[in-house]
Amino acid sequence: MTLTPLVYWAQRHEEIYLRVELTDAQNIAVCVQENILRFRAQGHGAKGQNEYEFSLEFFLPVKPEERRRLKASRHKEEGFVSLKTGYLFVYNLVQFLGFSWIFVNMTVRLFIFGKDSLYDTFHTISDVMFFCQLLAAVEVLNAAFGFVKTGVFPTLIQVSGRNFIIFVVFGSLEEMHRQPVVFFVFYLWSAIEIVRYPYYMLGCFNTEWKTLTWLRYTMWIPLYPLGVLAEAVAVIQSIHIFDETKLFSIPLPKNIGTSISFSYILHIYLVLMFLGLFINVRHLYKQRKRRFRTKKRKAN
Ligand SMILES: CCCCCCCCCCCCC[C@@H](O)CC(=O)SCCNC(=O)CCNC(=O)[C@H](O)C(C)(C)COP(=O)(O)OP(=O)(O)OC[C@H]1O[C@@H](n2cnc3c(N)ncnc32)[C@H](O)[C@@H]1OP(=O)(O)O
Repeated sequence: MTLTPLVYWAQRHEEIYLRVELTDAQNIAVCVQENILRFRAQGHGAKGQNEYEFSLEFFLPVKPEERRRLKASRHKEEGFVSLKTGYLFVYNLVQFLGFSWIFVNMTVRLFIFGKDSLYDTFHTISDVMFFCQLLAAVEVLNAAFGFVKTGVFPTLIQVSGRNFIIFVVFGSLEEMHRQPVVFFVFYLWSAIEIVRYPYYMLGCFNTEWKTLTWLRYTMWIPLYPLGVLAEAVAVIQSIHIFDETKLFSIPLPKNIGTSISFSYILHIYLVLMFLGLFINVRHLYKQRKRRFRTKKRKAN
């Protein structure tokens, strides 16, 4: 059965503007013959990911020079789409390899060294984790420039939250390096990422693997609260170390007092964390509903 996308029409004296309601449209074929415009493309429309087409008959034939202009702008757009897809694919692949290395390494070490492996996670894993999490800042830009269909704020919360933990709480305090909590935080982060990035990689080619999709939109349900809990434990454990070492404390003029401890910031951060958890869980819940609702409609 042929599916027709929603098409919006606007008109000036000699120009017609058509807006076709499809996202991530690929293999776009538009042609104008005399007074008939034909459109065909694959993309995400009212009936989910599908092939859509329509044709429109105009009152008079379209001028030949306008037909040529239409072709040129289409080629430019297709070039941009394939560049964007290539860039996203490589980005997701690098992250997938990084997080897989982390996850496999930690699992193997857990089997070989048992409980002892919990104490040296930071020394064995942190370099790769630093790299992956720094690189993840790119995801905020991807969202901001509209390269991916996601909100900037949930991504910003996710990336800045994790980077605060890894660079400030773990990175700056040697006393934290040998804490078992590092293991739990890194393991929970990497467990979701080895599913999320391959899901995006397939998405770059408009392909999906149902089990992977289900895992991507379900695993966060236990993992996200557990991840936030592990991060909160790490913050709480670091509070007395920041107090004792006075690291990052803000010096005050002598007549007021000595300094403001960084632990005050950590207390505020703990509150922000649960606010961030609420915002992102709500976001992920909406994404899950949207994803499975579209699938159900498609199946009908
Ligand atoms: C302003 C300063 C604020 C400071 C706040 C401080 C508070 C900090 C609190 C932070 C708490 C963080 C805790 C956290 O660290 C704990 C854990 O992570 S525990 C482990 C479990 N975690 C998770 O499950 C979360 C994993 N992360 C995510 O899912 C994302 O980062 C998130 C932004 C939360 C949601 O992702 P997104 O909105 O992108 O959802 P979708 O996957 O559905 O994507 C939407 C569509 O966009 C396409 N997309 C997205 N990214 C890409 C990409 N890289 N390449 C290709 N395509 C991409 C995707 O395919 C979707 O399209 P479609 O619907 O067509 O499939």
